Amino acid sequence: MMMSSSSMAGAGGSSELIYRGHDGASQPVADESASAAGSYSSSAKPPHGTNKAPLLARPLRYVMGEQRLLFALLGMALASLVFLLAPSASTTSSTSTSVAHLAAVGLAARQYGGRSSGGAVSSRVAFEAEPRRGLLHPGRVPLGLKRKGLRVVVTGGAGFVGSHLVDRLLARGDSVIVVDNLFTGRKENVLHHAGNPNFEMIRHDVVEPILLEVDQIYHLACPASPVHYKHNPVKTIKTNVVGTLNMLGLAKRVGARFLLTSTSEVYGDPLQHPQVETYWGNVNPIGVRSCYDEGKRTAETLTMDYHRGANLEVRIARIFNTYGPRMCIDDGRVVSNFVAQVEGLMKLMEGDHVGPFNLGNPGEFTMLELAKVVQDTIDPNARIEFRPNTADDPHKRKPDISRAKDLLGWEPKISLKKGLPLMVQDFRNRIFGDQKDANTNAGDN
Ligand SMILES: O=c1ccn([C@@H]2O[C@H](COP(=O)(O)OP(=O)(O)O[C@H]3OC[C@@H](O)[C@H](O)[C@H]3O)[C@@H](O)[C@H]2O)c(=O)[nH]1
Repeated sequence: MMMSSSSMAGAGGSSELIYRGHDGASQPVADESASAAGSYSSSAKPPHGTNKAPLLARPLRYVMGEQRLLFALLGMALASLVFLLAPSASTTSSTSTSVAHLAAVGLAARQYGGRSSGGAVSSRVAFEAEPRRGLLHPGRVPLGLKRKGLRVVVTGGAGFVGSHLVDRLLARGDSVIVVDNLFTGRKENVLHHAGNPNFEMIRHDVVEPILLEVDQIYHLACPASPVHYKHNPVKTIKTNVVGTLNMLGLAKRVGARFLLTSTSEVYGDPLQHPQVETYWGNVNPIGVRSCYDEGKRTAETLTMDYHRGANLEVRIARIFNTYGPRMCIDDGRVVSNFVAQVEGLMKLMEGDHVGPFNLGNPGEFTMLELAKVVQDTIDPNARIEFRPNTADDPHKRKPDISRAKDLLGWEPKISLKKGLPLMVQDFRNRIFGDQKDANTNAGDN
């Protein structure tokens, strides 16, 4: 007996584990003799004052230890049970149920939260618990259950397309952080959300890294009009490459889904008409538009490499020319689509398909036809001038949107004749301060 207890004590910490696995009146004696030998696990040494009655104190502590373990196991089992039954539980749950539910979520956070640290993990896992309970698509919510708001970053969210997207995301209950350096974007485009606790705006250039704990990233930050992207071509391509790398890195780090707004410009001056997504394009790599065209092509490459190499959930949209309220007054792009694009972007983000998807209006018109619609809408006396095209400007482009129709259930709904007056009204508001607020049209499609 003495021999065996000494050899247990010699095993140090593991001896405690061996001891706890046993039941029997003889164990305290063995323990005591081990203690007398001074070789029992140091963590099992009694605290000050308890060594007066070692024969009673130690077994008592072990019994208490067993009890605590039992209580802990019971608590965990109870919490897990509540966690599993929570979706079917009554909505008028008592406080104790809520506490148990929180405990269960906290437990899940500890079990699955290996990626990062602290409270961020808990909240992230709390959100991720939803799909495990049957909500496979964050955007689709079973009848009767309130949709859980997502934390979404929109880079370029103070811009034309981005700000309409922000409107829609906030309207459906998401928390939105706009990251924008205000190069072409305007605070006024998102000012109506000031004071909304779900809205934040960070003046930040995406070429610098940023760390935010979010569920989705819509990456739009980039000057999109030739007048703007040709202004500083090196900065344009840097924004596309370094900026996209930074946002992909962020998505990877926090496990967010990433959506890139690419462009029809990746098709360059296309040799195939209309353009399907499988067409690789015809782009001049060294021209004055290359900073944007090649920049976006590289951004697509990076996005797909992160998808394949780092298992990142990604989406790619190729936006064709878009117009509407809040467009820069000096934008200068020849336009064909209203901001229905925003709905397409959201469908793409929430759906199961990576893309790329063409998002644009397949309705074709010549420049002369467009000029006449503008004349009819704005000023019948406006003079039409003919000038040579700018370098590398594509001769004609038309999206094939079959893929978006089939897989996203998306197509544009507003004709040029209907949509143009909406933009004209917005321009009038901004130039002449007309009363009618064009923001009310935001996101209509
Ligand atoms: O370096 C930059 C450049 C631009 N931006 C911001 O990005 C936003 C771009 O918005 P714009 O209004 O100029 O352009 P759009 O909204 O039309 O472009 C959008 O659709 C076409 C896509 O190719 C673009 O990536 C997308 O932003 C602006 O708010 C601008 O300030 C940055 O945050 N960082």
